[in-house]
Amino acid sequence: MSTPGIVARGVKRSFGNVHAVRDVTLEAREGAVTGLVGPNGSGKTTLLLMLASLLQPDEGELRIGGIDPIADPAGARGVLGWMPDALGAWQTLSARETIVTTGRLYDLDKERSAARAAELLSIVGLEDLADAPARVLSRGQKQRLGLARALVHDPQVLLLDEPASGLDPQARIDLRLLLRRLAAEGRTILISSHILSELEEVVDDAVFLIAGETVSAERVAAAASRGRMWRLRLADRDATAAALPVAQALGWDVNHIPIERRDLLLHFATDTDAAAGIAALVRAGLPVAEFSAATGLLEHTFLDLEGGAR
Ligand SMILES: Nc1ncnc2c1ncn2[C@@H]1O[C@H](COP(=O)(O)OP(=O)(O)OP(=O)(O)O)[C@@H](O)[C@H]1O
Repeated sequence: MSTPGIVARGVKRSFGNVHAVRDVTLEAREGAVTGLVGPNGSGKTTLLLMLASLLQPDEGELRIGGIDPIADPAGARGVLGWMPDALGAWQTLSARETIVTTGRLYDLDKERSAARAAELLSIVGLEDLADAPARVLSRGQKQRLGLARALVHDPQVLLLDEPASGLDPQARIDLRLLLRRLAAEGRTILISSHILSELEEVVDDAVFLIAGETVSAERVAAAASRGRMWRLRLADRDATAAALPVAQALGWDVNHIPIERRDLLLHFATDTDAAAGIAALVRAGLPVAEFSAATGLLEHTFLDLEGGAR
């Protein structure tokens, strides 16, 4: 277990008879963003708290940048940045003071803390509110402050619990770019989110957590490769008029092609079948204006796994 990045093996944690984390084994690589995906109550926050050295596991082994957060919580906190899902802000401190104080808690000297606060306020776009008390910040602004706080000591490993929640579209794009940059610099990032379309665009790898257990790579691969819906729109007619010629070109029963608003929904068993399908439509002379997977791969895999777990 000397691998850098994040490692968990056979981790369990219960609260009385609630088995929040039943059996978690995962690795998150250095230089990559790993998504932690799971339904409400599946144990994501409990797992992140253990990784952040803030909660003891009942069983199992953890490593953060090679450090055991159970045996050496102070060492682990030195290398990790933790952003909780809701910022427990110091209400009367300003955003700047919050970052400076956090920096001081991480043993940065006064000048370094002040310089880091200025830099981070700019990175997260809070310069205009730098000297306002944290209690006046909106939810999204508090999220940004939480991110700045997590980054103050320039950690090698980042644990982010729902960082995009409450952020407006521009702030989400900024967050995505920032995470990609931090990963490109060699950091390890583990991020939980419910917004799968957001995760889809930022993660390199994904870990699925269902009912407190990580799902095996084989099950994930099987779920990912299961057939899915594709959205089709023709350039020259609406979905109702498109249904029959599309069914004919594919050799399908028109009654088995659902219509959703402007689009036809086509079910293909594999990506190869989908590719053959679009080739058949084009060969039939149909003007295909849009052909895209109706759900992203993460969302599709998640829904399939969750459906299987019920
Ligand atoms: N301190 C606690 N005491 C008792 N039960 C807890 C405690 N913390 C978490 N739980 C329970 O453990 C389970 C997992 O909770 P956790 O917050 O880890 O899930 P989550 O995946 O983060 O959920 P969400 O997506 O809704 O944030 C839930 O059933 C929750 O009620």
